[in-house]
Order: sequence, then C-alpha cells, then structure tokens
Amino acid sequence: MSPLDDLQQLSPRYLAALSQLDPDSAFFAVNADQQVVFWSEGASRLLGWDHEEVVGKHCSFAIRCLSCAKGCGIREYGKVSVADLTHLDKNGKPQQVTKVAQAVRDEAGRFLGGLEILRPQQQKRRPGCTALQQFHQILTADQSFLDNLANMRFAAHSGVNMLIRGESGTGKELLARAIHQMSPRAKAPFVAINCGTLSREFLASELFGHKRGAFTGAIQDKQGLFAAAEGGTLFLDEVGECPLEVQAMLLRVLEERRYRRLGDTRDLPTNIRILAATHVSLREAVKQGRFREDLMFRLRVVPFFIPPLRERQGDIPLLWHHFTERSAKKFAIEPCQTTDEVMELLINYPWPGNVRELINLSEYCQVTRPGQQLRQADLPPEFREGSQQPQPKTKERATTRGNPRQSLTKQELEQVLAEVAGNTTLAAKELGISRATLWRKRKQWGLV
Ligand SMILES: Nc1ncnc2c1ncn2[C@@H]1O[C@H](COP(=O)(O)OP(=O)(O)OP(=O)(O)O)[C@@H](O)[C@H]1O
Repeated sequence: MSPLDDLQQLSPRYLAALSQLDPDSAFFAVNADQQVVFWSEGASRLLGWDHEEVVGKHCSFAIRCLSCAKGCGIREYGKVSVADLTHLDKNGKPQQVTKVAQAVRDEAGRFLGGLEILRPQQQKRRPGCTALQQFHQILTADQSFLDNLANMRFAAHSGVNMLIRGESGTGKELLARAIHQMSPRAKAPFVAINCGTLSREFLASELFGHKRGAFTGAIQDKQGLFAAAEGGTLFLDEVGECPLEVQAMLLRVLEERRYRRLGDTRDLPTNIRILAATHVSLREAVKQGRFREDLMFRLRVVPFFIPPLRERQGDIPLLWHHFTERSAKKFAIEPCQTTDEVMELLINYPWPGNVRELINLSEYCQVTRPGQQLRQADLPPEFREGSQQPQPKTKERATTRGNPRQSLTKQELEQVLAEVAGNTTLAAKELGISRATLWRKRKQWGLV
C-alpha cells in the first residue's frame, strides 16, 4: 500500500483538526511500514522538518530519539507514554518532550499504523542544563553527566583550578573551554597546550618563554603561554605527561603567582587560571613517582570526570545525528539516513576514540553514502557483527545466561522479553547479546 493510500485511510482532515487542539505539540501518523503519512504544523515548528521533507519517509528520518533507536514499541504494546524524552530537531538541537503514541489496528488486530504526539517540555527543563547544551556546545542526553555539568557551574565560575579526567576524544578540551566561558575570565584568552608532545626544554620554553641565548637555538627573546594567557585560562592537556622539572616550575607558579622566563633573572607576576586534563590517573602517576603529589593537589581542587562514550550510550544517537547533519552541511550534500539496525551497531560499538571517532565516522559515511540509506556493509569492518571488540567490563555482561549466541532459543527470548516488559536494552543485557543481535533474532522469530 502506498503512503498516499494510508494517508486516506487515516483521515487527514480529522488529524489536521485534532492537531490544532494543541498547536505547540508535534502530531504525526505513520503507516504499517512506519512511513510518515501525516505531519502537523506543530511538528514542523517543534522539529524543524517541513511536511514535504518528511511524508513518505521512514519515521526515523525525522524522529530522532533514544527510544526510537531502542525500538519504537508502539507496534508491540499498542500504546506508549514516556515523559522526559530527548528528541533532536532538524538542526540536531535537543528538545525535551513528553511522548504519547497509539497504534491503529484493523478488526483482525493487524497493525495499520500509529499516531504520536510529542509535547514540548520547556517549562520542565533544568535551566542550567539547557544553557550548557546550547551555549557551550556540549551535547548530551545522559542525565548524570548533565547533572555533574550543572553542579560544577559554581566551581567553573569561582576560578578554582580544575582537573578534568577522561579518555582521549571525550571532550576534555571542549569542557575546559566551557569552564572558561562560564568564568569571569571569559573575555580574556583561553590558551591550550599538550604537555605530552614536547621535550622538557621546549615545554618549559613554550610555557614560560625565554631570553635570547637561554639555550642553543634561542636566538631571540620569546614570550611564553603564561604571558599569552594573562588574565585568562591556561589549559594543560595531558598534564600527567609533564616532565618532573616542569612540574616543579608549575608548582612554583601556582604557589607564588610568579614565573621566570628561561635564562632570565627576574620574576614576572601572573594572573591566570589553570585547568588541566589527563587520561591517566594522577594518583597512580604519583604512586609511580612520575607526578608530584603537591602539584596534583594544587591542580585538582575540583576534579571532573567525563565518562567514555560507551558508558553514555544514550549520547550516541544524539551525537550521531548532530554530526551527520553538520557534515552534510559542510559538504553541501543531503544527510545519509541511518536505519535502526545500523544505529544498534553504533550504540553497541565500544568507541575507543570516543566522540572524535564518532565525528570522523559520520564524515566518512556522509562522503561515501551522501543522501543514501546507510547499511551495515557501509560501515568499516570494526562495526560488523562478530568483529566488535568485547565491550569494556560492564556489570551487565557478567550476568548473562551462558553462551547465548549458540544456544538462544525462541522460547527463551520470549520469556526474557516478557520478564523485562519488552525492553530491548534490558533483554539484551540479560541475555548477554548486543541489541543488534537481539533485534535480528526478534525479526527472525517474528517477535516484533
Ligand atoms: N559532548 C559533546 N558534544 C559535542 N561535541 C563533543 C562532545 N564531546 C566531544 N566533542 C567533540 O569531539 C572532539 C574531541 O573533543 P576534545 O578535543 O575536547 O577531546 P579531548 O578529550 O580533549 O581529546 P584529547 O585528550 O585526545 O585531546 C571535538 O571536536 C569536540 O568538539
């Protein structure tokens, strides 16, 4: 049946009239293939997509939410009601909504389609979190990450030294820039340096500057980053890699608020805030004698941990759609479309390179499949089933029922789905399989 036939069946005039009862909300209807057959004006306003762009397309094209990536639920349960859901609009901006959805069935109980309403929740949003997402470019749907970000606003404003810990690509520098922006130093410079990539002498010279003749090759006086960042923030990335001699120099600056250029005889005053980041534990580095304990305490007045992307699975669809749209704009092409199946693979991938790796992959997909539907085969080999690295040690994987890939039966899957009320994530965790596998098994055995 074509989308137009479905449109007739679902009485568009009634739907249009119904949607006018709540013009701020997004009303839409899908057919049995989950293609959009009705799209209200409120939906266009809330989610940014015009009627013509959406009708006839699979609903995942415009309805970008975490629950959709986990499986829609409307077909199975007939009725869905979820509060506090994060949806991305056309520009990748998160929208907090309440969702209600109702399946439409024929006399024989066959699924004909569904109706869904997304009500905006502006009034319920935490003002701090919204501002963080929009103003500081940190996108996340992870509530505990958001809470931590909101809780550190005062520390950010207060000017204390902060230490950010997280794996490579998790957004440490992005967060450091956000902290700088939230501080009274926002109008002064933000200067970043990676302490892990320079030799001791170069690093000291970069940081503090030098006088002509201070060392071989110092042919003229040079100002360092302390001078460049005066009044602002100096971000010391990979501070754990800093040589011990430079650590001693940094400690002196932090204690005395004065520094000396290499080869100089006089001290210069400094007024900067130091933010530092590390991917290793500084406590461990202290234990191993590679890092000064006194400097660690000075730097980590307020510590902040950014969880790796694999522990913020809810952020994967959000960031994916955001960066896919962004690279589509960058290359002036239509964004590629991500099926539920591919999204499951993305969600279950361990992302060793974190957000940076996700951005690179989204650009790769954009340029290799512009405007087209992304298939599993289009992803690099590490995303294909079976070649995925085991996911890093989550508690759930220890609670599986043996070796499910070989032994899972339809009956067992049915039983687990019943136990967890159809929740795909919980069922996958319980069975110790990826959600992609679970989804495939459900399709194979007609359990969708
Ligand atoms: N939550 C997020 N929302 C939007 N963009 C993000 C987010 N986290 C990271 N990014 C983007 O990912 C890229 C990598 O982030 P960033 O350079 O801040 O990571 P990092 O932890 O400092 O990495 P490294 O330790 O390797 O220097 C940047 O383009 C950044 O803007």
